[in-house]
Amino acid sequence: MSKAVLLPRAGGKLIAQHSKDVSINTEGVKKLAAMLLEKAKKREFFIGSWRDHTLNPKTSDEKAINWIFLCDTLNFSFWSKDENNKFMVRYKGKEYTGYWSLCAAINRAIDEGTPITDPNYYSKMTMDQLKHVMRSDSAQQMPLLEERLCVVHEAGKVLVEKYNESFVTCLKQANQSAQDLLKLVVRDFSSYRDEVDFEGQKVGIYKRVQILIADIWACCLGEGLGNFDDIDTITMFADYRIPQALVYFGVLEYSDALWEMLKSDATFRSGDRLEVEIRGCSIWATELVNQEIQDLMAADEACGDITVNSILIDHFLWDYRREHAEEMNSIPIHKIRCIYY
Ligand SMILES: Nc1nc2c(c(CN[C@H]3C=C[C@H](O)[C@@H]3O)cn2[C@@H]2O[C@H](COP(=O)(O)O)[C@@H](O)[C@H]2O)c(=O)[nH]1
Repeated sequence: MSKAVLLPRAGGKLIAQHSKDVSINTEGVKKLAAMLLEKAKKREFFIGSWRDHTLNPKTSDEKAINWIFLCDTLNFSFWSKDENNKFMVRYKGKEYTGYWSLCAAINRAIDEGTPITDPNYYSKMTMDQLKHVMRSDSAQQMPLLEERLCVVHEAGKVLVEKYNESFVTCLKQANQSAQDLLKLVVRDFSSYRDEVDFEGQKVGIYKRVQILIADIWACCLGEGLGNFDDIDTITMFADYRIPQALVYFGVLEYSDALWEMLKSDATFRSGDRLEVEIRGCSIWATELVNQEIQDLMAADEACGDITVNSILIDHFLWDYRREHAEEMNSIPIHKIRCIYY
């Protein structure tokens, strides 16, 4: 009988309680929460911010849902060994790197008439076709192309054979439950099974499946296909950028040994204790920030109809990190090659 898997929130709490090289600073949590609440009051971050991004879909239809599913199936490992030589896609006159280079490559393929979001196409895609879609406008090509071909083959095959060629079928089966959708995706799409062992306990970090659900929710403005009764149970998405922001804001603190390892540009192995502590503490720290904001809002009637949850806090921190890359990049990321984030 397989051991029960702890979901991200409970798993993040367990990891934070036993973490040795990563700690959460309560003062930092309070300060960040106060700052975010002020920004939320000025609507500097809210569910609509997602659509503000040029490359994101602007509709809430089946086309948008299948675009998001393909994008989040491939949403991992964009970092380069050499920060000055990154995979880059030039699209409509603008240069995109990192996560946005993936979106630009997908949109470029759509403009060129490639049915890239059709699971009948990507379930049988050849490596040459993938290389053409992901062709770079810099000297660096997209990392992990072999792994990317495998994950789209699997995802496409499952959608065609089990879900009527559309992720909308999965959505409808989940019946507006984010947690049921999470379980369905982790059960049927193995590349989303982002699970770690921590002190004898299996923990689902589940970064890509949670960002998939959150992107659908945000794209649909929480309505129609994106209407989930339990969306607030989704945690932040444990990638390699939010830890940078949490350290920057004094919420996460690293041991000297971990700092040394990060500064030495070492490559971590997926499942390493240090990696798990960074990811798990990021989840729990964001939950604590969210809880602090909820407590502040409960005591402040001016907060009326403001919605804040871990998803919106994550999106704000991720966008903020990008807008302040210069300052933030003084905080090293943990480098891992894997298909989970
Ligand atoms: N925690 C978290 N991780 C996120 C995202 C996104 C894209 N979402 C944005 C799109 C619309 C919304 O407004 C979101 O702002 C990508 N990633 C991860 O980041 C890493 C790449 O980073 P960089 O090198 O800077 O491109 C990589 O692991 C990728 O998987 C997020 O939102 N949260």
